[in-house]
Amino acid sequence: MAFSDDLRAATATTWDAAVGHRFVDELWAGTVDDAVLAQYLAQDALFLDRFVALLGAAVAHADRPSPRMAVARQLGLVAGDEDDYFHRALSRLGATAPVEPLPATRGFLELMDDARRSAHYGEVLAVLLVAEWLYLDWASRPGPAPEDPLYRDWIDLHRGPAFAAWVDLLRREADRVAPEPGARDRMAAAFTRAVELELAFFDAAYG
Ligand SMILES: Cc1ncc(CO)c(N)n1
Repeated sequence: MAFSDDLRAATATTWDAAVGHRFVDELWAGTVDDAVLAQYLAQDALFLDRFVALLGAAVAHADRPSPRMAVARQLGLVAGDEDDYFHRALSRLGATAPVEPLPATRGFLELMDDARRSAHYGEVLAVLLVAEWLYLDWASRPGPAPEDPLYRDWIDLHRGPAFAAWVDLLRREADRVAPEPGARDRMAAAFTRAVELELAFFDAAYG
């Protein structure tokens, strides 16, 4: 089994609890309470800022030109289409005021700051991989998405062939660099922490 498969298998209980979370069920049903969705998206806007910085670290520390360009391309989408979604969604929900990070968000910001400052490509990849793969997983449920763009666009940002190819690239990169000396342990620790934080992040939307 590839290193990424091992990590996912080792975190399966928490991973599955996140992917099967009440928030995801309600997202697919188009029935998330507006206050819950506003809380989630306002916190995720804080997440997104540091996520862009983390993608920048992957651009800076990639050890080969081809993955560097692929990450840079994705960074452009996050800073473009995804950021646009946040502006639309938060203004529709009337949630444009600045917010303080909740504990799960703070945990994520710290994890991303640590990975970025480590300047260790493998550790950066491990956090990116969880954030994107776990989102691909919940967003790839079969069945129709709600028609309301508030829901549909958020789902569409995390599914489809292009997003799946991006996750695949992160997996291949993580598997490629894991055998480097000392990489496995720090990648496993970052991956495991990120999965825990994904679950806590969904919980936190319900206050
Ligand atoms: C908390 C969280 N994890 C992952 C993603 C997708 O990268 C996101 N937008 N927010």
